[in-house]
Amino acid sequence: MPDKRNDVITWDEFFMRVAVAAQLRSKDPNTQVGACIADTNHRILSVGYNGTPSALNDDDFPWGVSDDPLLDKHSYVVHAEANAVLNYRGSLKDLNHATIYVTLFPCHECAKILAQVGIGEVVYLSDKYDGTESNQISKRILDSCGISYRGMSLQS
Ligand SMILES: Nc1nc(=O)n([C@H]2C[C@H](O)[C@@H](COP(=O)(O)O)O2)cc1CO
Ligand SMILES: [Zn+2]
Repeated sequence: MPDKRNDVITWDEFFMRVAVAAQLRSKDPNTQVGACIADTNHRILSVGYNGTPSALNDDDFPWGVSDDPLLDKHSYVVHAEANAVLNYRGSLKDLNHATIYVTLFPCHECAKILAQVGIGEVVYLSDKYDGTESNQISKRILDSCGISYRGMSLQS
């Protein structure tokens, strides 16, 4: 009888790799973000990445930034975390206490959404906007709502 494999990837690695796979679908030329929501039984509930609403033709909208909100991509993109919540086909109460794995720390708008659906933990790869206004507000929201967050890195 062969010995079983013991050097398998952890659940954290597994779900974060799913988030990394999701971000490969993003059309954003500057920042691609992926998110994967997993429940406390290690089941994947939903996945999302940053992109325009699916009914909208993303060739007809800007992918650059501009002082004019009409010409700025941020006006049209749904964030990865929001898409992961919106893509979930089950009952929203299942998201209670779930963990979201996200390749970039959530902004304050997504923090509100995650809090409102009862997400219990945020695990992130990058926090490249650490210290910005949105990032500070996000951390304040997560802290006040008792949502824990921690960074992780992937092995190779
Ligand atoms: N946590 C996040 N999830 C996201 O899906 N996004 C999206 C919105 C934009 O499409 C892109 C950020 O573009 P930029 O400002 O770095 O050029 O990433 C941004 C953040 C940052 O908080
Ligand atoms: Zn966001």
